[in-house]
Amino acid sequence: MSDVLLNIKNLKTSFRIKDTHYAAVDDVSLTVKKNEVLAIVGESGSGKSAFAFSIMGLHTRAKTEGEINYKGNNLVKASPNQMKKLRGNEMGMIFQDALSALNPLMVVGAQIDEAIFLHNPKSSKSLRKKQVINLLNQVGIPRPEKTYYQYPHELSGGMRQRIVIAMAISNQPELLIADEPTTALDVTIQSQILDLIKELKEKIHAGIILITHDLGVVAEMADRVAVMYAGQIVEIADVYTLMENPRHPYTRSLLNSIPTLTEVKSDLHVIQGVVPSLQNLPRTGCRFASRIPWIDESAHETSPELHEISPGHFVRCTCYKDFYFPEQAEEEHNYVAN
Ligand SMILES: Nc1ncnc2c1ncn2[C@@H]1O[C@H](COP(=O)(O)OP(=O)(O)OP(=O)(O)O)[C@@H](O)[C@H]1O
Repeated sequence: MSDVLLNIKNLKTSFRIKDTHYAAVDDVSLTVKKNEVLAIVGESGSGKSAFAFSIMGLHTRAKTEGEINYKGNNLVKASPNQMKKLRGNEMGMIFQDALSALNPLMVVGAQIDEAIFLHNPKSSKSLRKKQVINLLNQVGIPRPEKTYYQYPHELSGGMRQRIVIAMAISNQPELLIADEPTTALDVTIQSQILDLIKELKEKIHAGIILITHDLGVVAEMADRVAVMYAGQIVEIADVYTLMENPRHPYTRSLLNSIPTLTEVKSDLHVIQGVVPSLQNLPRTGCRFASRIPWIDESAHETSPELHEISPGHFVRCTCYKDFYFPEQAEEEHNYVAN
């Protein structure tokens, strides 16, 4: 039996702005295996959440094309009802913004209870209560019996995030998408939550998509990493290869902007410019080209593709061959200064 849980092919998600559709996710193809953590990294606005929402069928006004193959079904074609059955059951999502993911008018215990009941309508109330308390314990809530009866506004941001996580894992999903799950949490709670996600992977062999800005979390958690820029995957590899031998200039710049304790750098590298807005995304050529203006145009492909440069290591656009670091970072610095 194949260990591929999710097989995404040429996924494109577009938002309509005025009369035009703009793709926030453009031609994304990747797989997620059982028992693996695939991290998705990239700057704000690169399309990570739009990608996650497409998998969960949560976009209400976007056009989604391509294939999201899950257990023999293409979820792009699934009905809202089919998606509703999968969501919260086989597929869980931890949202970035805990407050908006919770109902302000319901005590949190009842919200987790509802998530269990929705997919297990025959379960008894007393059993569900035990399950909720157990989940609250698992996510590190100190007095679960009391917290059960509290409203979201009575809890701190970190506590609310843990409630959202408890809801997402309440039915032991086979696929879990965690969109910046620990951003609002302090480091001790962060490591508890990450351990919990790891446990889910190990115990039920869940496939996990972990969206994060934190490359330290990536190094600790991920089996493979996909780097997203301007709606596209620009590099994908196993975590070791990606960290040790990044090839796309964007990945290299991202990694080079992390401070280290062992290396003294006078200046941290900053990637000049920002991810272009949806309406201003270049639709042809290498999308990163405008941020590395010292690389000659001829080094970029007209229609950049993902090239497998070693087994399992894919890089978009052949411009990586002309990118040398850090010498060119200096050139970049001079270029900007002039
Ligand atoms: N509902 C929407 N309508 C129009 N544009 C949208 C919508 N949702 C997202 N976008 C645009 O799509 C692009 C990708 O946004 P997305 O939220 O997926 O980025 P992200 O990488 O998840 O960023 P962050 O790390 O800040 O969450 C951005 O340009 C954003 O403005």
